[in-house]
Amino acid sequence: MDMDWSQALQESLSWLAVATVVTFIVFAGASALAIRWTRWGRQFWQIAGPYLSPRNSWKPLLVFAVLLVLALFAVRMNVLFSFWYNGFYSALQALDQKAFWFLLGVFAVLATIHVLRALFNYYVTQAFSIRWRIWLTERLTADWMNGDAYYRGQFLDTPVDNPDQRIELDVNAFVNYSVSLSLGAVSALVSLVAFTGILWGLSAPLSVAGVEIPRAMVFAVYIYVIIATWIAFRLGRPLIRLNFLNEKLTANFRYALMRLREYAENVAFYQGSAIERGTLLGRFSALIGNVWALVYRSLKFDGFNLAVSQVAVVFPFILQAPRFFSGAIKLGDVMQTSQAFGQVQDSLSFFRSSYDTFAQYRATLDRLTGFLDANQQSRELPSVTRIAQSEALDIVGMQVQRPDGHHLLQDLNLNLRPGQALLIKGPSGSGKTTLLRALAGLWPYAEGEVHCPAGSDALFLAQRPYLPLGDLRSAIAYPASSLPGDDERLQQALRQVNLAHLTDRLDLNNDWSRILSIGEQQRLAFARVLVNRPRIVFLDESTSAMDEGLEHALYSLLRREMSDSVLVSVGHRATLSRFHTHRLELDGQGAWSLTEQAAHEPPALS
Ligand SMILES: Nc1ncnc2c1ncn2[C@@H]1O[C@H](COP(=O)(O)OP(=O)(O)OP(=O)(O)O)[C@@H](O)[C@H]1O
Repeated sequence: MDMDWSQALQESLSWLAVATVVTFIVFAGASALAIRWTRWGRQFWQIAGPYLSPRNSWKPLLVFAVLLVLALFAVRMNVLFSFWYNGFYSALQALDQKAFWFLLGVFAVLATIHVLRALFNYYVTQAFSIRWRIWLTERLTADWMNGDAYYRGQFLDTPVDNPDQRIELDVNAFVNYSVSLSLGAVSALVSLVAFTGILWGLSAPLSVAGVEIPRAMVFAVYIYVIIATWIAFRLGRPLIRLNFLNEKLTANFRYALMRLREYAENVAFYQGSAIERGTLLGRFSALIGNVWALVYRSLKFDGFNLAVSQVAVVFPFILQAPRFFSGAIKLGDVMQTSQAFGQVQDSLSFFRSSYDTFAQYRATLDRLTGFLDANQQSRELPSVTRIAQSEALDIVGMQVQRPDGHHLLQDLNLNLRPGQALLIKGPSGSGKTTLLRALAGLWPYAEGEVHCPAGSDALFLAQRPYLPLGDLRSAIAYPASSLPGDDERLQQALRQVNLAHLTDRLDLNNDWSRILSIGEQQRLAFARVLVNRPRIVFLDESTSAMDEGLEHALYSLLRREMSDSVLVSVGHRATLSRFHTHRLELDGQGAWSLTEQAAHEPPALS
């Protein structure tokens, strides 16, 4: 088959126009059917719908349409190259110098367009993927934060595992798989049609056992590729499981390494390095065992694939040889047959090799939709009714239970005016921390009404001190963000809590929770209270790592500096009583008793 190169541009444009219209219609139809009728289609739309929907913006869809046209353009370029090969080899065979030089000129044009197309395609694909990834990461992160889902998710019947992996790895994988699978399928199908057409034109009937088979070449290719694909599929199938195991075993090994880093000090004190080394190497050898299994399986799989592609090099030549030597076709036709054969084989192989990619894609979809669903369910978990008021704390008819239904606290009613302070006491496990969780609206096994200041007017200091990543300045101001002009205030607060030695290290970026002792971290939390000046503050054993003198000094400071705020503390020490006007005793079985006492605020010692 020859090509009239002077018509190539015009023909290619009209080919592209027709292919674009057909592809858009078929693609849109297939997508709509998949979204309507398949589980993975629905999951895809749940994750990506808000981004791709024109109601959000037309831009993502338009850019994707450009990507589709670019994929068609690439197929058309391959078709043009295949005709170029035909003409070029025929010119060589005919010793036609004029045609030879003309075709080299054509090649220069084709090659330039090809390079520019490839670069442009790379850029647009990346830009599309990056924007999508940003959008999705922002959406998942916001969804995870919304309604405290990141905390309350633990109370679901089946909490999601590894949200970090879902937000980081799965988002990236989802975007890359979505783009490569959809565009890959489109180019494979269009290529298949285009090159089957070319083979059809080059094909002649073949007589097998006296029966004449028309267009035998085309059927031969399909039969060859389908059989080879089927065998490769059988051989390659175990690779899916082995690859999955590989990821899991790698993650296990990495987690053990990370954990050792996290608990380095404990392990070092226990002199536990021998046990830790055993664990690490045990996990590593499981990983290596699987790597060897992968190697042996790949030897079989790749061996077969290599053999098939070597046969595929000569197979089309063998089929066309009789016609070439009889003079029915030219060298160029033989070369084009070989090229078209390769393209058809590649296109069909796409569907085989995508089988395991698609399995991974579905697993990614499961993990992402599972994450979104879990966040939604976490938000729907019950909690106490929290009603914001500017000062004072009123608790009405509060019930708190354990997840197993055991009553920790029944029908609690309590009112605290500004300046009053409540000390919650009770045996370990009686539900003191859980009561604070319920007051904060975090605990789902609680009912009742809590009227109290909200937002930045309320501050909860949890039992375990928390310092965010970053510099000391942000750690003190947390959860407010610190402004450079705040230095004097932050330093003053540090001095007040006996941390004067930190005043010149505000800008130091360090892992502060590792450097500061627990007692120092607890003092820093007090500085945080002084800086944030909430209307109500909840302290859960916030002085447990301090000696009594320091505890006394800090409580005095708090009561003096924030005499209008409401204070709610949990603590075991009897010495705490003097800083509180009310005392709530829990017995852990539901009963409670409230006593009012005269607060006597002793003068500060320090
Ligand atoms: N997420 C949870 N799932 C199941 N049970 C929980 C959960 N959190 C707390 N509990 C249980 O609820 C009970 C109350 O725990 P809580 O931490 O409130 O006790 P506490 O009075 O603060 O104890 P301590 O004085 O030792 O700090 C305990 O029996 C605890 O095991």
